[in-house]
Amino acid sequence: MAKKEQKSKTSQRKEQRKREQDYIRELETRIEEYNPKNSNAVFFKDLPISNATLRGLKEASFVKLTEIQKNSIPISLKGYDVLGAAKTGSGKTLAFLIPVLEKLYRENWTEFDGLGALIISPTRELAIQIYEVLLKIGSRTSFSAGLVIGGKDVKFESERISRINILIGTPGRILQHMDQAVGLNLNNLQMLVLDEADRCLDMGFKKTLDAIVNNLPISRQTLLFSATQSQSLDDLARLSLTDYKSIGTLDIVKENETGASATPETLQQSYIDVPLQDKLDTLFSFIKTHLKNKMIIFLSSSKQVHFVYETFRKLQPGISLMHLHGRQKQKARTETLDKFSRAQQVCLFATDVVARGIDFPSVDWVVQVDCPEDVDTYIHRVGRCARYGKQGKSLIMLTPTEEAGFLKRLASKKIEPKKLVIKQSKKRSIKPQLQSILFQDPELKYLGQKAFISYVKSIYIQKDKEVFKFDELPVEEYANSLGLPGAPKIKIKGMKSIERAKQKKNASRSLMALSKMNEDGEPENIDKSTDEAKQETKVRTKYDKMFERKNQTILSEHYLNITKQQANDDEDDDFMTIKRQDHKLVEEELPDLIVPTSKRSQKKALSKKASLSSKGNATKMVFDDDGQAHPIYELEGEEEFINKGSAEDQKKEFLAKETEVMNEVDIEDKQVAKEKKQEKKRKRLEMLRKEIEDEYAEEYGINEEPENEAFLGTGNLSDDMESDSDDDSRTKKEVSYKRNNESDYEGEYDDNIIEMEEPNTLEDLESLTAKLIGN
Ligand SMILES: Nc1ncnc2c1ncn2[C@@H]1O[C@H](COP(=O)(O)OP(=O)(O)OP(=O)(O)O)[C@@H](O)[C@H]1O
Repeated sequence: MAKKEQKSKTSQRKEQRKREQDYIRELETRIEEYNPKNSNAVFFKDLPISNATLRGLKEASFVKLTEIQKNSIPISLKGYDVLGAAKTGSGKTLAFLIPVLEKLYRENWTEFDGLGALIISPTRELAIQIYEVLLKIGSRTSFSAGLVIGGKDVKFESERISRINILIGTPGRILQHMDQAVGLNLNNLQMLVLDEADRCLDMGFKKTLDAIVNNLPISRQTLLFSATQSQSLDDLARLSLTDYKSIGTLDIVKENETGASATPETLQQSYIDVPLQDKLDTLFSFIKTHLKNKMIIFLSSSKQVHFVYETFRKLQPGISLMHLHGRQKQKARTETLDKFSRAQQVCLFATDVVARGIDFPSVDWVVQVDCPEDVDTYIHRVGRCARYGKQGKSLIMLTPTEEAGFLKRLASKKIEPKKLVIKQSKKRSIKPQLQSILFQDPELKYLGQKAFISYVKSIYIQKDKEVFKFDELPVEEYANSLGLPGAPKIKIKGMKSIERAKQKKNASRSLMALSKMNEDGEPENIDKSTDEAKQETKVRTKYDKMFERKNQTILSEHYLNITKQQANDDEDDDFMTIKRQDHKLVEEELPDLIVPTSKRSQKKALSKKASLSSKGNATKMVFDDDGQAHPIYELEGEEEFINKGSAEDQKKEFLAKETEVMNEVDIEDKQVAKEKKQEKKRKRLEMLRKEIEDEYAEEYGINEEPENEAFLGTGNLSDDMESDSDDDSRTKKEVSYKRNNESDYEGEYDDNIIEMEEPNTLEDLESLTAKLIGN
C-alpha cells in the first residue's frame, strides 16, 4: 500500500515537473516571438513573464507598465545586455528586477545552484530599497535573497551568502566577499545588474567595479541602469556589456534635442537669487511658510546638515525635523529613512547620500540650499519628488555669483527653473537668534565653525569654476550669518601657493582676509600699517570679548582638534629648529650677579668692548670625545711624535683612517636619508588615503565602524516574506526589517488619495506639537 502511495506521489511530482518544463518552454517561445517594436503592451500581464512574478507584482499593486519597463523588460527577457536610462522616478527598479526573477525562474534555479544574480548599488540606502522591492515582487517565487552592505561581520555574512540566489550590495562589500573567497561562488552567475552605475563611478568605485566585473563569468547577462547619461557611464557600458541594447538613452538625447527637459514633466522647478549670507534666513522663512508639506533640504556636507538641523531644532519652526548624512550610524540612517517615508509633514535635512535612487513617497518639495556640483546631481536631487507621475516642486538657492553660470548649465539640459522673488513681508532674519544660540552653546559654535569650513572647502574643490567662485565668497558675512563672531581660519592644501599668487596679483580681499584669520576667526594684525589691514581689523565689542572668554576654556579641546593638524603642518614649515634640552643648573656654580647702580657703570656693563676687555681675549677650544675642552693647538712632545713613525707615514695613516670613517658615515647618512624619504612618502600616502577615505565615508558612510546593521535574507525568499493567511505554502516568518506598517504605503500611487489634516504618524504628531510650541 505504502509502495503504491509512494509510486503515485513520484508520478505526480514527475507530472508537475513536466508541466513546469512545458510552461517554461511556452514562456521561452513567447519571449522569442515577442516583438517590442510592434508591441502595444500596457499591463505587466501583456509581457511574457511567469505567473509567479505576475502574482507578486499584483500583490504589490504594480499592474500598469511604465515606459522604461515596457521598452526594456522584453529586451532583457530576450537575454540581451541592456544600457537603460530613464528619468528619475520612472520605474527603473522593476525594469531590472523582473528580468532577474524571470531568468532564474526559466533556469529552474534552486538553492543548490548558488548565486544566480548580483545587483550592485552605490549606496546602502539604495541597496536596502532594492532589496525591499525584490521581497515584495518575489513573494511568489522560491529564491533566496540577501543584502551585503557592510557593517556586519564578514564571517557572519559569508556563512549565509552561500545559500543566496540573488545578492544585493554595495561595491566595496561585494568585493570584500569575493576576495575572501568563502561562501561566495560566482561561477554560475547568470545576471549582473549595476544600478545608478555612473554614481558608482563618481564615488570612486571604478577600480572596485572593474575588479568585480573581471571576476565574473563572461557568459552572464548584464543590465546597467541610470537616470542620467555621462561619459563615464558610456565607458563602463563599453567595458562591462557585450552586444548591448540602449534603452531610453536615445530618448534622453532626443528629448534634449527636441527641447524636452531631463526632469519629469510633473515637476515645477524654481530658483531664487540669494546672497550666501541670507541663505539660512531664507530657508527658515521657507520652512515656516510650508509647515504642511513634506520636504527634503539638500546641503553640501554632513557638517552643514548637522549644524542646520541642530540650530533649527532650537528655533522650533513648527514642523518635525530630521537629518540624514553619511556620518551617522547605519541604524540611525535606516530609521530616519523609514520615519521620513511614513510622515506627511516633515522636513529632512540631507546630503547627497539620498540624492539618487531613494524612493520617498509623496515628497512635496525638494529645496537645494547649496548648489549641486553639476546638473546631473541637480536632476537626481529634484527627482526625489514628482515620482511616478506625481506632482512635485523644487527650489534651488543660487548666490549672485552662481546664478548665471548654473542657469546656463541647466539650460544645456533644457531645464529652465522659474525665478521666484521672496516677499519682503515674509522675510525674517534668524541671525540674532543664531548668534545667541551659539553664544550659549559652545558645542554649537564648534559645529558652526566646522560647517563654515566644510562649506568654504566644498566651494574651493569644485571643478566648475564658472559657477563656483571661491575668490568672491563673502566669508565674513557668511560666518556672521551662521552666528559666528568671525570667519574661522582655514588651511587648504595648496592655499599657500594660491595666496602667494594672489598677493602678487593684488589678491581679492576676501581670500586674503580668510587666510589671515586667527583661530578665533578674527583677522590677525600682521601688518597694521597698511590701510587694508586697518579696515579689516574689526572693532570688538564687549559682547564679543565675553563670548570669546566664555568659549575659550570649554572649546579649547575643539580648537585643539581644529588646529592640531595645522600645528603639525606648521612644524614642517620650520626648516631649522632649536631643540631645547634640559640642562641641570646648579645654583652654586652660577656667577654672582651684581647689578650696576650708576648710569655710567650700567652703560659700561652693556658695552661689548668693555666686557671683552674685562675678560681678556677669548680662547678657542676644542672638545675631545670625553667632552673635555682643550686649546685648539695642543702640541705633542717631539719624542712622542718621532716614536709614532715618519711624518709622511703618519699623514698617510691619518688620511686612510679619516677616509674610512668618512665612508662609513657617508653610508650611514645615505641610509638615514633614504629611510627618512621613505617614511615621508609613506606618511604622505597614508594621509592621502585617509583623506579620501574620510571624505568618502563622510558623504556615504561606507567606511563606518562595523556597528551598522546588515541584512541578509534567511536563505529562502519565502521565509523573508510577510505571512499570507490564505496560502499555507508560505512560511509565517517575517523579514526582520519589513516595515511595521505596510498600510502606510498602500494606495501610494493612487491619485485619489485624500490628504488628511489629522496627524498620521508619530512624526506628524511631533510636527503638530512643534507647530503648537512654535506659535
Ligand atoms: N509599474 C508601476 N506601477 C506603479 N508604480 C510603479 C511602477 N513602477 C514603479 N513604480 C513606483 O514608482 C516609483 C519610482 O520607481 P523607481 O524607484 O524604480 O524609479 P527610478 O526610475 O529607479 O528612479 P531613480 O532614478 O530616482 O532611482 C516607486 O515608488 C515605484 O514603486
